[in-house]
Amino acid sequence: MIEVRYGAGPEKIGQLSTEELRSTFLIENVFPKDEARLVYTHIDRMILGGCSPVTSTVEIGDGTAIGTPHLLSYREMGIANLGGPGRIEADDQSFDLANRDVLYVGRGTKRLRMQSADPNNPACFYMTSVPSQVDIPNRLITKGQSKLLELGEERRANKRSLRMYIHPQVAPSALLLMGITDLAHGSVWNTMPPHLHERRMEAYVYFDMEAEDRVVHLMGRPDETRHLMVANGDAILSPAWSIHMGAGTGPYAFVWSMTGENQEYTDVDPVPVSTLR
Ligand SMILES: O=C(O)C(=O)C[C@H](O)C(=O)CO
Ligand SMILES: [Zn+2]
Repeated sequence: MIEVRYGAGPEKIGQLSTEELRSTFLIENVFPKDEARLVYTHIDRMILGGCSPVTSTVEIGDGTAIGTPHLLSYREMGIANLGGPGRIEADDQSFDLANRDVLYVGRGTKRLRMQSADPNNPACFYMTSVPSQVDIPNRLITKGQSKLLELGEERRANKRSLRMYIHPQVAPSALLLMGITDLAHGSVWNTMPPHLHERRMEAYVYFDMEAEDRVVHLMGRPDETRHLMVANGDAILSPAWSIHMGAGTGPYAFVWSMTGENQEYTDVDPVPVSTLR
């Protein structure tokens, strides 16, 4: 089973009700217990999803829903562990992932089996996958191996640590980029200043939030913004025409994934906050 989201163009944004906006751009509860949830978006054909294997092993790999022998027959995937220690078996290879480790899974992998080391502290696997036409070996990228960027300012409440995992300078891929951003204690704003990247789409999943907190995620064209109220474990889809930024009512972190024409992280057009409407 795979859900399909068709996305919407920028001209639609002013006409969507809250529920329509949410069902188009928000994916709630990405981490079901003991089963995988996968969503296929026609925004650059990214597949994203997750699972929290608590008492049983979760297996994915069948490609029936997308018309290929296996899910990754013509795709690559990044899997971030956002929970306790876990193991991923990719065909005959086995990888142990600690919290905030990421596994790159190359095209052609037939079967992925995901499990937790301890049901009392389950792993939480977040996956994003995009089409690929090259064979790149599977590879574990630990938090320590990621490329760290310290961003923002405490006085602007947007201090944060951005870690690049699937990125040309860290671990190569065909067209997937993936990283994790952690907000500093007391900071609330992510992705400041906001930006657009005409040549790439992006997806965020917010995690490490308390149940009662929300991230007020801002999206839309800079001259016509909308907001999505986002809970722990919810993902948002950001088409190339949309800004993506947010502020939390409590601590949070997020995984960002991108695909499109290039892997140039700096190929962005910053949008001055003062111009947002
Ligand atoms: O806090 C940030 O800034 C981000 O994490 C930004 C994302 O990485 C992004 O939007 C990349 O285009
Ligand atoms: Zn971005």
